[in-house]
Amino acid sequence: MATLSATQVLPLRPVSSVKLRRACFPFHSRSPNCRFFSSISCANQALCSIPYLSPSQETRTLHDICQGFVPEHVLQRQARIMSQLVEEVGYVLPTDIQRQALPTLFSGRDCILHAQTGSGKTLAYLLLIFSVINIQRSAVQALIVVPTRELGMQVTKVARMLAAKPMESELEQKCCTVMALLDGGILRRHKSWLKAEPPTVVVATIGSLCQMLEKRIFTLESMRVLVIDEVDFLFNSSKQVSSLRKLLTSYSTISNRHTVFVSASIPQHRRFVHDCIQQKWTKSDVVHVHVNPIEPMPACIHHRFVICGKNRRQQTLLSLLQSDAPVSGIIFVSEQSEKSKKAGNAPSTTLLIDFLKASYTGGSEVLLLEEDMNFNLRAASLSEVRQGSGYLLVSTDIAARGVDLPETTHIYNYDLPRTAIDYLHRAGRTGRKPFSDEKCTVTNIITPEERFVLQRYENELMFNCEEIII
Ligand SMILES: Nc1ncnc2c1ncn2[C@@H]1O[C@H](COP(=O)(O)OP(=O)(O)OP(=O)(O)O)[C@@H](O)[C@H]1O
Repeated sequence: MATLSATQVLPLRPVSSVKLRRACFPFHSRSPNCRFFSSISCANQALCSIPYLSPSQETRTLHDICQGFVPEHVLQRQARIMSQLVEEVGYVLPTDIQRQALPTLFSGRDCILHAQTGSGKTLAYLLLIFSVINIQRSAVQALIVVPTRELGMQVTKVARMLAAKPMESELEQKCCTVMALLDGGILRRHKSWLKAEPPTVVVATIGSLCQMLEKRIFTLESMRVLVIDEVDFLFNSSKQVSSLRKLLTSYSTISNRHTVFVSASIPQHRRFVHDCIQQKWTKSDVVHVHVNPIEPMPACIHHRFVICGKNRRQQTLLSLLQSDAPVSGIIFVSEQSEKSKKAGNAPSTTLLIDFLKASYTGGSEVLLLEEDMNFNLRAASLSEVRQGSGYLLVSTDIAARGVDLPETTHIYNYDLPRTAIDYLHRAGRTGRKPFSDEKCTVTNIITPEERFVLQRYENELMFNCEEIII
């Protein structure tokens, strides 16, 4: 496949120094006129430009962009999946990241996909995978690494929907197989299956994957696409970073694979691009596709805060729930500290669930999701959430990354997140319908002392939080 330069991917306009500064330092300046600008940076040319999109590019469908790259039956299936979300049957519009990134991905360049939460990054990299794999070959050809079992199950489900057997007339054709190798659920039959008939696509958490690779249950010799989802989280995780580095440099090499890094947050992204090249995690012509750099969070989210004393938080939350009456919402609570565990205290999640079950009379079912639950209970909670007609999910940050519950309209930060990046991902569990104008809210319950922390997040992420009095 021909290699295109970033300037060929999209026609570019010269950038003024102000725009250049905004695109490079997205957290420091803001102009409402720049909402829809994106940047494509080509690392080795130190290029950072604002693409000009002609009207004809704006109206291209996903089918138009993918035709000739992705098999027709996958495109039809994708159209049918998406048509459940957008009413139009058959032709679906791409989201900004899909429109910007797919031509670059199909050109064969390594890519860093950097776009808001809920912007459709998953479909972008899955379409790349389906454009590259050869289903006649029995080998692992694509690997998607995710940080949690929950996200892994979600990605596997979408990949399987796209990969499902082609139309009846083509039933005799082999179909693409997708295997999930996720912490907490690898069975003996997974190992035999991997040895006997390797799947085409593997979705894995890094711990389980490296165990399999170390035991030589399978190899990555035939891998053509490597996707690292939530890449900043994985590089930041002391438990996962050394395995990730090993995967990138020892278990496979950049020349044989197409590498794609994905996240809604890549702090110091220019430094990260530099590291990718220096450390040989990607080829030197890696492209950074950064959509909407000056607005890191979806515009449909309304941010609010309410100040109360620490011992009034449960009552405050209850009053908020009674006045908002959310059909589907997530309440984020901090993980219990080791010190509190040792002291034998009950976790805040349990205390809050008990309180809500006793006092909240809204129609939605109250469910719990946290690290300390066993994997089956975690899966059961999420599947109840997905099947039910409304939910109130009390969760730790385990649900903050990647989890896609598009019906969620309300987020409550019962405890303030530890960093601005955590705020961005928690808030991003709402506003996940790319073409919808539905207003969603994030409400922070804070103490007077925490007001300045929230103010810092507002500055870093460039949003305004409105005070409400209840
Ligand atoms: N072209 C499209 N048209 C309509 N809906 C879409 C389109 N692409 C993706 N979606 C839907 O948008 C939602 C969010 O997509 P996805 O989970 O890929 O977001 P993301 O960018 O990976 O977010 P995060 O950074 O939070 O992981 C999903 O419900 C998905 O089905």
